[in-house]
Amino acid sequence: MGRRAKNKQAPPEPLDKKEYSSPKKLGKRPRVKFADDDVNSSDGWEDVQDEGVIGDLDSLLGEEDEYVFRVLWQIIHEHCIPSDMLRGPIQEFDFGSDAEEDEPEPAPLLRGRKSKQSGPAPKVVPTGSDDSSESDSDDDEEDRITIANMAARSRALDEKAAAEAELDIAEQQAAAASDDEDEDVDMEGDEDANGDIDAEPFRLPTAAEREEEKVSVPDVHTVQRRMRECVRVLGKFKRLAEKGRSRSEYIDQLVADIASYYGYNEFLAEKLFHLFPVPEAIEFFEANEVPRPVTIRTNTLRTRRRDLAQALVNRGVNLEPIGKWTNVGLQVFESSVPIGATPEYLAGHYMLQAASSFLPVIALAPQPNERVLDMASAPGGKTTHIAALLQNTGVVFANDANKARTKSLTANVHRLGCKNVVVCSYDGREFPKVMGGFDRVLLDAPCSGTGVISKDASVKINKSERDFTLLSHLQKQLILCAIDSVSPESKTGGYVVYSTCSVTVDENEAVVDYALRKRPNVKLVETGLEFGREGFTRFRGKAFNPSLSLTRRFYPHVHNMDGFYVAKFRVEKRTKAKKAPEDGAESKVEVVAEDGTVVEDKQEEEVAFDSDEDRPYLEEAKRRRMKAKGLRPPPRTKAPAASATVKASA
Ligand SMILES: C[S@@+](CC[C@H](N)C(=O)[O-])C[C@H]1O[C@@H](n2cnc3c(N)ncnc32)[C@H](O)[C@@H]1O
Repeated sequence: MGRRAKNKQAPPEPLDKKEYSSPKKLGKRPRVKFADDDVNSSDGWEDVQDEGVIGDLDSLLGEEDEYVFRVLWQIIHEHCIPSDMLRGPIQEFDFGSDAEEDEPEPAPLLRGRKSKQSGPAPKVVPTGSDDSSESDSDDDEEDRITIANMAARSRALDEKAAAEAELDIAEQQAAAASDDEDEDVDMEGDEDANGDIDAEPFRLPTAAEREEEKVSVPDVHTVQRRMRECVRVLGKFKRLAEKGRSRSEYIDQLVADIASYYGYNEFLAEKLFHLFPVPEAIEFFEANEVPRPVTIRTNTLRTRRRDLAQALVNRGVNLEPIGKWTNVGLQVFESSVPIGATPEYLAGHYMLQAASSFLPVIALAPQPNERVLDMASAPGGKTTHIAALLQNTGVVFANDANKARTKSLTANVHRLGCKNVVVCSYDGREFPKVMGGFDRVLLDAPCSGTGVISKDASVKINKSERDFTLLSHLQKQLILCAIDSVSPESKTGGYVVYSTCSVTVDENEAVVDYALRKRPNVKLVETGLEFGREGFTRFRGKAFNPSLSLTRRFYPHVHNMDGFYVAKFRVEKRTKAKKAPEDGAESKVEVVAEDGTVVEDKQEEEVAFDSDEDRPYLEEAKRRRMKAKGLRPPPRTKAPAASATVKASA
């Protein structure tokens, strides 16, 4: 156990490769240096061919610095949901941001990142103001990266990375061939040369022992060892399991230990655990303990990436382009100035933005002169990106239900010089009544934030089953409204992108699958993102539309990004033919999708939601809302209400 995510915003692997890295590669960070005179060369920045990885930044960071960085980073980055949001009226929900900034907040003085593993002895990357540069000067000459030599060095490093990746694959294959299913488990001396356990044999605690442990404080080493052992046994169950003990007993113990070791409630630990094969689940939980790389997005309305990079390098910031998949992203490794308060920041030359947040906008691919709706937009990381891609043409309606949050949205819109943005504050479920006919709609939905646990550890303990039910319900309502707000007749568009910074299936595939069932005039299309895991088409007994494989999942331990999900829909025309009602029969509307599929839709033009299963929760929420307003709520109903359909605008 004990892996870390690479902190280099790694170039993603193609889909057909195994997508999580081997343990020994985790935790590496590149060291980047720019000499001021070198930066004057403009080569290599606008269309980055490849990204230089120089040295190992791990070795450069002191523990204290890493801690300071982590704390500061958490201060400037909120995630999607404050803990109490599910308990208030829907319109008053404050889901927070998904790792984008609000106002220029206390800015981080970037020095390093926290890491649970010890690395090589710390070195210091010289910056303009850093005296320690002298001692390294000889090496520096050799290692010095200039804009001019960057392309060649990057190529060499790419080749090295490719060779390492091949080695990893070979190692994995060798491990598989030798039937060593436990390659991911570091036994740390528990095994002898034959691979047999030479320490005391592992025994799963009995039910009574587990109960006993619940009231005492479990010893961390015992828990650690037990996790390793459970993973090992689950990998070779027939051979290693104790007689009479079932697989689910080992899983229960492992989940309980994960919960106590990493500090999750058991419900969430179990929910997240089941997303992955057993050893990979540990990697996921481990990656949530490590901060993601600090990244910024160049605002192309104000500057070019190479000019921004040069300006920041001149201020003592060590950075490099993020990856081939974006030509606006920069990863910041170290800075002697607060990165959220530089003159360039204040002048709107960049947005402090998690790399994962670029993805939905890349998938949306807005075209100049289009009308775009950003349905849940505060604090505006994606809105301002959309505005930039539109090159300040067309119009972006930046909506957010939380009025207070539209202040930071407006501030960002102004700071970044977006002139094509209209800020508004409606409940997203009021669209398309408020306005429709958009060329594209982005629904970056309010979510549980299970993808951004490294930024907000409170998610580990404050999410319950009920929260996921309510969120999924809201997301399903919003997605139908997003779809209905798009004009299928758009000449250039006709797309909806749905995204969350959560990794749970309830908030992602289940929502998208629901939309496909409820709106036969939409279909999933390629996101255009060149990496990311395929969305689930089956999950724990549930089967989703096979086209869900077109959606994309992003994980901290695989992509060294926040956990994220992106789906892209194409909206087609709906043709309606009213059936003549038979005597006394209800009037029905036939919806005919372009491919000729006929579907009955009783709900006609209303955006409606089939909420049988959620009815008790909704009723409770309504009761609480009334109580909060000083009104007496109606008595609780026992039997299901006659009409369980909740109108979206209700
Ligand atoms: C994930 S955050 C959006 C982050 C934003 N897209 C960005 O890139 O900066 C989700 C947002 O949804 C908003 N929200 C919550 N419920 C909503 C609703 N019913 N309608 C519209 N917005 C809602 C929250 O206030 C929150 O700002």
